[in-house]
Amino acid sequence: MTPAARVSGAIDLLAALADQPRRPADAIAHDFFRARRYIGGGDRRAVSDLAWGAVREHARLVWWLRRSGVEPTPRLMVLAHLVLIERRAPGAIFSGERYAPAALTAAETAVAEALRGQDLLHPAMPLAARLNLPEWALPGLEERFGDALPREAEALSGTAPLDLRVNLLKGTRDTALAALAGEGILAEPAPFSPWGLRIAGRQPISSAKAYQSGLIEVQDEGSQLIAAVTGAKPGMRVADLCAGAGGKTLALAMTMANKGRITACDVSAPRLSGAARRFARAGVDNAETHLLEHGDRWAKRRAQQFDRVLVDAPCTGTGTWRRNPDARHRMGAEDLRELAAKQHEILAIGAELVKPGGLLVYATCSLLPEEDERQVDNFLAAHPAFSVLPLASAWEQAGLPGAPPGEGPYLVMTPARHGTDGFFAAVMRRG
Ligand SMILES: C[S@@+](CC[C@H](N)C(=O)[O-])C[C@H]1O[C@@H](n2cnc3c(N)ncnc32)[C@H](O)[C@@H]1O
Repeated sequence: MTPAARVSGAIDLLAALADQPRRPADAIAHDFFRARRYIGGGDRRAVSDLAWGAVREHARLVWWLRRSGVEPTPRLMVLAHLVLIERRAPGAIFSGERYAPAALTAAETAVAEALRGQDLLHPAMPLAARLNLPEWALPGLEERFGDALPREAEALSGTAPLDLRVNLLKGTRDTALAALAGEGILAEPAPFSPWGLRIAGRQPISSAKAYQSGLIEVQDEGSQLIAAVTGAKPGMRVADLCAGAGGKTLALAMTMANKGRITACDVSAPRLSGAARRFARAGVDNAETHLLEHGDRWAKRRAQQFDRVLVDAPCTGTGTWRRNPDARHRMGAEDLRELAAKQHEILAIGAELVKPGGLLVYATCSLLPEEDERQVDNFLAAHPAFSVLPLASAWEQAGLPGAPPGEGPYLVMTPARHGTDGFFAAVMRRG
């Protein structure tokens, strides 16, 4: 593809995202490229990089376009990205020639002129756009980070490393490192997770033998630590109530050395089917799946039967913006309200399942206190049988090495402080 054709591709990809505003961008991109198999690997990366660049800088580019008197469209977003960020002259790209985007109109040329030579950050930009954050999440993130917000916002706008979890059911961290090195993939131990590896840059991990054999799983280190502090041990009865495609179930099965029983529940049948396939690849044979349906009595019939219950709740995903930059603008204040209500409900169901002396772990991949500490406060106020097991104690009781990341009562992982996605987890014990 010519450079101009790549720009055309990026405009088309952004238009596909705009047509399906509630759908995750990676799923849309997957379909987009599948329908255009003629776009080869290098071109695909170039098209994606340009489109994701515009998605990542959404708030700032929109501010600039509106200041120039136009409403953002996919074409204008790409134009603004090229001029403001890549500092390219758009005239030669928007040429109207074969495969290139249509020639700039007079109004678009005026916008490009207005943006030319400008710094991306402007003194008149409001805080949300300056920090590249959506307005709806700003109050919560200010509350979470205070003075550290600019640093964390910058980290949330960055790219994420590739984190792997070594599957101790299949080998050790050293055997995994050696297996990866044998295929030219250089990894290093992750700082906190005893089973974590980190890889900088892009690596074709899914074709690696270590991955195909189930020796490694792709999992952010923060996510690994949520499973770790759950402290699931061999022989226990464990419920993973929002198991999705089973990322944390797999890690729980590993800390249980495949002994005892885990039930992985979810309301999504396709996700649970994905989980079952992953169990097989990872050599996990102590996990079953259960699809939660409307009016399901599964939880009622198992009151107080579980040693560990993990509620990895559906959330706004503010902690995952490095990997899902589109989620900033796909979610809004109304989603936050709805999800907070749902989290409250699921947590109450999870609580019923916990045995006396057992642990309930509430986790999100959001950094908003409304989905995190405030959920825990509300829960504890309504469930006096439960109390917080502080992170340091949960860490020690789970037999994890070294000190936990942070001194507060909860596990709070952030991109700037820990190099992970943003995660929250509270461990609570039923007395
Ligand atoms: C954060 S994701 C789980 C990720 C998963 N635990 C992992 O580690 O890969 C949240 C999950 O909650 C599920 N969910 C939504 N509403 C639910 C409900 N009422 N009960 C149980 N699960 C629910 C969603 O389908 C989604 O898979």
